[in-house]
Amino acid sequence: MRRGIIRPKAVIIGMMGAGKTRVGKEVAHLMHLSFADADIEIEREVGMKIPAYFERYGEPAFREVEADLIADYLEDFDGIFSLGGGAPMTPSTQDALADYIADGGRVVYLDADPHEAMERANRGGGRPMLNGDANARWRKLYKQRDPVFREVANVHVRTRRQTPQMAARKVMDMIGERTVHVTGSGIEPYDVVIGEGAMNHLADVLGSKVAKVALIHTQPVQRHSDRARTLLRQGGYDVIDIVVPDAEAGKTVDVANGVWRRLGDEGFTRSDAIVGVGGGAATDLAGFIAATWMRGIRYVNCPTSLLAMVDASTGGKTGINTEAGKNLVGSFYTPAGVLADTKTLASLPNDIFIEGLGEVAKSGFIEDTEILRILEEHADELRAFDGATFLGSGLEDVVCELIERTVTVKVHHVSADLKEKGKREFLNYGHTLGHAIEKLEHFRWRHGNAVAVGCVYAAELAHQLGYIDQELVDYHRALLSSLGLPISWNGGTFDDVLALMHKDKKARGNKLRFVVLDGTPGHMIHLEDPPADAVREAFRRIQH
Ligand SMILES: NC(=O)c1ccc[n+]([C@@H]2O[C@H](COP(=O)([O-])OP(=O)(O)OC[C@H]3O[C@@H](n4cnc5c(N)ncnc54)[C@H](O)[C@@H]3O)[C@@H](O)[C@H]2O)c1
Ligand SMILES: Nc1ncnc2c1ncn2[C@@H]1O[C@H](COP(=O)(O)OP(=O)(O)O)[C@@H](O)[C@H]1O
Ligand SMILES: O=C(O)C1=C[C@@H](OP(=O)(O)O)[C@@H](O)[C@H](O)C1
Repeated sequence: MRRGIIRPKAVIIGMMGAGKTRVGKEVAHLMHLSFADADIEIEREVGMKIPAYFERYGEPAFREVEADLIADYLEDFDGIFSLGGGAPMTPSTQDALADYIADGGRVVYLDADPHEAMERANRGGGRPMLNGDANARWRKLYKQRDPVFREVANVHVRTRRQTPQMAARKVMDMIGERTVHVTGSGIEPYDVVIGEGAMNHLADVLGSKVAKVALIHTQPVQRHSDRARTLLRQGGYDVIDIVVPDAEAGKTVDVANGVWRRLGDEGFTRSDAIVGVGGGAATDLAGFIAATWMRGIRYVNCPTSLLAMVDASTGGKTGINTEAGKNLVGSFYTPAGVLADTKTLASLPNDIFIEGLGEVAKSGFIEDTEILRILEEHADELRAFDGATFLGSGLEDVVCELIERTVTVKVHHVSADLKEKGKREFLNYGHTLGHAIEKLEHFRWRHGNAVAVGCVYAAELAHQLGYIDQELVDYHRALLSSLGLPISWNGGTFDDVLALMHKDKKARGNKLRFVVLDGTPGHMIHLEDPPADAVREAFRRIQH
């Protein structure tokens, strides 16, 4: 927010009868904020009712008064601010709203069902723009205004058969969201939306050209895929339900084959889409199916685990496992959108939340040290994560901040290097040993836990070679263990580990390659072919 300016929490626009006033008041009540209705404030300023003002001075004069008042409120009001139906059609108001959005503001297009809005708009009369055949006028204005509202708003809330309270809660969820925009070479731009109710964006992201949607999900997230299915059907899509085996069991060619067969039976074409709901394994599979069906169809990820939200669902790595190992078959294929709906975390088990913190901490080490500070400050609450009490708690804001920051770190690397030729390899901090541990533990160890030990190993290796001091190595152990993450491992021999590290995708020929810190967190380097004794000694130091 620009200094010295007080901005509204949200501005509501929409057609007459959409509920801008009624729902706006409800949102303000729910959020303990003040409410202002531009029309009411204008009548107060000009000392007469709007129909009378229209009658006496005409619409152009009214729009001028309206634009001036809106410009003032956009810089000196901190509550929920509802505009009159025609206000966003005025160019100067469009400019003021764009400035407000650029300053972090939320312009909400309350897009009510036209029949419902028309019926409400006709209640009580007093709308000069509807003189004559009210419904015909309403439809004509809707045709003119809907495209402009979609352009002007940055939050699009559809309401249909919803009470003011239901509509208000949906608005509240969507104005509290965080969005990370993903773009870069080889990437069709998309957004990662983070917050309660992010799934509400499904229809927006899929668009109107999609007819059929294959909903790929796993049994443990049934309650969340049920919500996705309802939203898809409300959006008018024909939903094909595909339940796949949970976790790694779902990332196999046999499962993929079964899904391909189903898509064929259902007559899926390139204009149809995939929606993946679940942890990282489910979103990896869903992305792989989308990447391969007819050489690529649209897909949206709805991650439901912390690790999937902060890592797996974004960046375009899709894939399945083979006998030879994890993620060895796949494609770089980016989604049309990622909807990280934090409501889904309400059912996430504590141990699976904690393993996701492994990738969050990694992102703090490689780039964003504010992540490390937040983790330190909230370690006890994070370690005690309980989905049952998570939503609406103070921890939810902390977790949303961590998700946004961690996704941002990943996006910085993916945007610059989609196919992992250089910078993106820094996201693999801790993974060289981490993947070896997962393999030797027959994938009984969770990914984030293995990565945590791998980060300690990478720090020890960097210290052996003089890149970082002991204090930073100790900091790795202290932070990761405070989050409930493992910092040592004793499940295999050095020779077993060495053989697997030589198979890591960062290895080149017979030479090992690592990514390590150089000096302080946020400064990464590639470490090519380190001395064998340092590789061995660092391993010794992570064994408990
Ligand atoms: N594509 C990438 O860039 C990328 C990055 C990191 C990890 N991954 C992949 O992601 C996978 C790890 O992801 P993960 O840690 O989410 O594991 P996962 O998908 O196996 O999910 C872990 C468990 O938690 C359950 N679960 C997930 N969300 C839940 C919820 N909201 N409520 C209740 N249960 C829930 C799942 O059903 C599963 O049983 C691995 O296969 C890894 O290779 C991919
Ligand atoms: N979701 C809703 N459900 C039922 N009635 C509604 C809803 N939203 C608004 N209304 C009613 O419809 C009428 C018009 O609502 P209002 O908020 O004035 O619309 P707008 O400000 O968008 O023109 C009012 O009587 C209001 O109480
Ligand atoms: O998108 C990426 O670049 C990453 C993919 C995964 O690693 P792998 O590619 O080694 O599976 C993930 O664990 C890592 O955090 C970052």
